[in-house]
Amino acid sequence: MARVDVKNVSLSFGAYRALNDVSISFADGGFYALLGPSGSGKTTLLRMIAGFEYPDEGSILIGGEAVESVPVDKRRIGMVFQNYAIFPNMSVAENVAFGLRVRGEKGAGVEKAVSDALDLVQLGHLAKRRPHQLSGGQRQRVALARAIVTKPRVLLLDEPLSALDKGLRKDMQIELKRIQREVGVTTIFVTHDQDEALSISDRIGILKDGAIVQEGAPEEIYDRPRSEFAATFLGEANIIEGTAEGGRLTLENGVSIPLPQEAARSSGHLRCAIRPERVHVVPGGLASVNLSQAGTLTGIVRHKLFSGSLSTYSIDCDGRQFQAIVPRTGEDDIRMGSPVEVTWKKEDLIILA
Ligand SMILES: Nc1ncnc2c1ncn2[C@@H]1O[C@H](COP(=O)(O)OP(=O)(O)OP(=O)(O)O)[C@@H](O)[C@H]1O
Repeated sequence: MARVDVKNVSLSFGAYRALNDVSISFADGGFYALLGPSGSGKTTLLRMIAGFEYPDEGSILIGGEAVESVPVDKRRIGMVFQNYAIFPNMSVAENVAFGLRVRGEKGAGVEKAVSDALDLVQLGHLAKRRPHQLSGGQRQRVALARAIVTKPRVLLLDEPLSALDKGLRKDMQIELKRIQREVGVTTIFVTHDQDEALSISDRIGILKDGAIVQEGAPEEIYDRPRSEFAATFLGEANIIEGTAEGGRLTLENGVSIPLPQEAARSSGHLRCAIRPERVHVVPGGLASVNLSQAGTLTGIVRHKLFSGSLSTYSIDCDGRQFQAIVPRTGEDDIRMGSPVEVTWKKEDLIILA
């Protein structure tokens, strides 16, 4: 196991800058998700850590040592990709043993390592099967067992679950997390699925246009996104903007709302976000809120999206669509086309860069 440090790394393909001065550290034993839209550079960063790409500038350190001159097969890295590439003509056990045999290992040691790895992914009973006799989830477990049997220092996973259907994918997320905990290997997981990143990882790095825009624990990024991009890429957000002065924000329509303590001294133009689940909807506009402690806008209910235990309302506040998530128990008096007030605690306003 080892930590990985990416230091000021840039890489261009021709005139296209795929990675732009990326710095991020992956702590020893941590489970990291790299999240970002298509083309943001996630796979390129992973391939660079693996040794398939070389930085034009900057360096990669594994276990504190620069690895520029270390080839792929000497970096002691395990990899699992979306198309898992397990060998169809070999049994499950032979597939898992492959990496050890390539290294010239033989005998009882190999058998023991293979059987331990298969037990870990709960496939011990299918050791003799061929890949075509396995489900997608089982094949993905074989790929995982094959990656960890060599006791890598770092495990790189590139969208390993994206070929699985939704139910199986959820099960495998839980499995993957369990396996990672048991093995304790530093793991870097590439995904473009926000929910997957939130539920699976200890920390998330968000990439946009080849740069890390924010890095932190899932709760930290969700509760304190620093930019509109991070706020809207990881979850839903209502964005409002206005002019700050004296601890309040005046919106374009003249409405004034209180700023949270951290922004009490801000002045000038500010952009802010509010999570829809932090917004309360008060039918009829009869909110008895303390206007120095809560933000309030008036609006008309336009749409409702019912999703079982919750409904998402879209409320038109002077032409601005505000989203509010309301639990089933609190929505009896919210009617389509009727006036409402939307309110939130001032601390729930997130200040964006
Ligand atoms: N070998 C290459 N030659 C030229 N351009 C490349 C090469 N590899 C990647 N790119 C470009 O670099 C950018 C980043 O690609 P990358 O695969 O890292 O993105 P990604 O975030 O993993 O996207 P996705 O989620 O679609 O897999 C893309 O615009 C891609 O077209």
